[in-house]
Amino acid sequence: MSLHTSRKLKIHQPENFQYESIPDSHVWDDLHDHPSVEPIGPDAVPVIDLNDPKLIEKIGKACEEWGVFIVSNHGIEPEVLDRLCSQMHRLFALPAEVKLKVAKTEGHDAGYGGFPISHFSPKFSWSEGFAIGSSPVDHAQKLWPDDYSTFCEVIEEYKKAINSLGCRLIHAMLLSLGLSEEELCQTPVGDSSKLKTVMHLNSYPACTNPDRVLGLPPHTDSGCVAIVYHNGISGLQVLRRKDDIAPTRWVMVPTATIPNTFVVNIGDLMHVLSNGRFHNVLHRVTISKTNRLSCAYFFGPQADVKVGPLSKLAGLEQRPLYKPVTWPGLQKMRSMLHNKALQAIKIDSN
Ligand SMILES: C=C1C[C@]23C[C@@]1(O)CC[C@H]2[C@@]12CCC[C@@](C)(C(=O)O1)[C@H]2[C@@H]3C(=O)O
Ligand SMILES: O=C(O)CCC(=O)C(=O)O
Ligand SMILES: [Fe+2]
Repeated sequence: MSLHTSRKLKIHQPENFQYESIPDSHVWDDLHDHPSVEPIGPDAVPVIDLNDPKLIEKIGKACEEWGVFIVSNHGIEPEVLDRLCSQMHRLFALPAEVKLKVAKTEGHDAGYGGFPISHFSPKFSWSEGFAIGSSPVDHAQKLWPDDYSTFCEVIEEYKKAINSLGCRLIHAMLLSLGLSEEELCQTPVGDSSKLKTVMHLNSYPACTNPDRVLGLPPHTDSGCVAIVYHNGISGLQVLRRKDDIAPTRWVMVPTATIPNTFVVNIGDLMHVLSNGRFHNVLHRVTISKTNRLSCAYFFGPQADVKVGPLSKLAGLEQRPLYKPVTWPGLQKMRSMLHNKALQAIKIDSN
């Protein structure tokens, strides 16, 4: 594969990861725009125990103040996660030419390669991705013609578990906004049978010079909620804006020290739905000297459903801040306007 082709697809050739010195194409100049800090004291990322009697209140506070939290006591069996992790190892360990058999093609979300945000990046990310849409079967058959069923079974098992966790979390978030059980079913994401989900597997290879590269550039997720499984290696950072405590800083999400947890991110559509109350967190992934694997599971409304501020939140006292938009509509706007997309659907205050 020529470098030109790989640049066009924004696929990061795995052999690059073997380099002793990092190619200029992967060196980021603005990595230290803000200091990176540890998650302690007022910068401690909230940890939410799903069995907490004050769950609703705590989830609401975390979504408003942080837009990210760690969820513990989620009820998903560790074996399910171990099986997912070993299939991710198996996938990313395949030779480049095999993975390229399932490379993403124009207009299709699923497959191996880069991700939409990489088209805005001046540099390559130190990562590989694999997106799974409604079914992994077609791609798995191409990757492992003689044994594709194990991969598919593990993915389906994980999807079932994570879908149910996602529904519990979205439910709690909507209740925290003051909706009744009946009202939340009427929202674009309150009915679990009407959600669209996408699973994105990420591999961040170890790097000899991790301070010069980035696994994923700063971004917000476009959907409502993303639940991130990780293999216990740190790397994810969230931006905290200047406040009374400190200047703007990147806070490391403590994935290494709190085992058996998921990270939950609030995305753009949840920010819109909550009429700006929930914070769509800006985050990035840094690299270390250890391989990191993660699986981000994105929840949003079905493609044709428009999301606007909940009428209960955008009433007489608080005007609606955004015009309604569909998930693909917002993704299209992001592909043109990058991080100015939400600005484009903002309702003018004049
Ligand atoms: C549903 C999706 C969310 C995502 C685009 C995608 O179709 C699959 C990849 C996802 C991802 C992962 C890395 C960051 C991100 C912004 C990107 O470019 O690709 C997200 C996308 C998103 O949130 O829109
Ligand atoms: O790898 C991670 O921890 C986060 C991944 C992420 O932000 C994404 O896939 O959108
Ligand atoms: Fe993300």
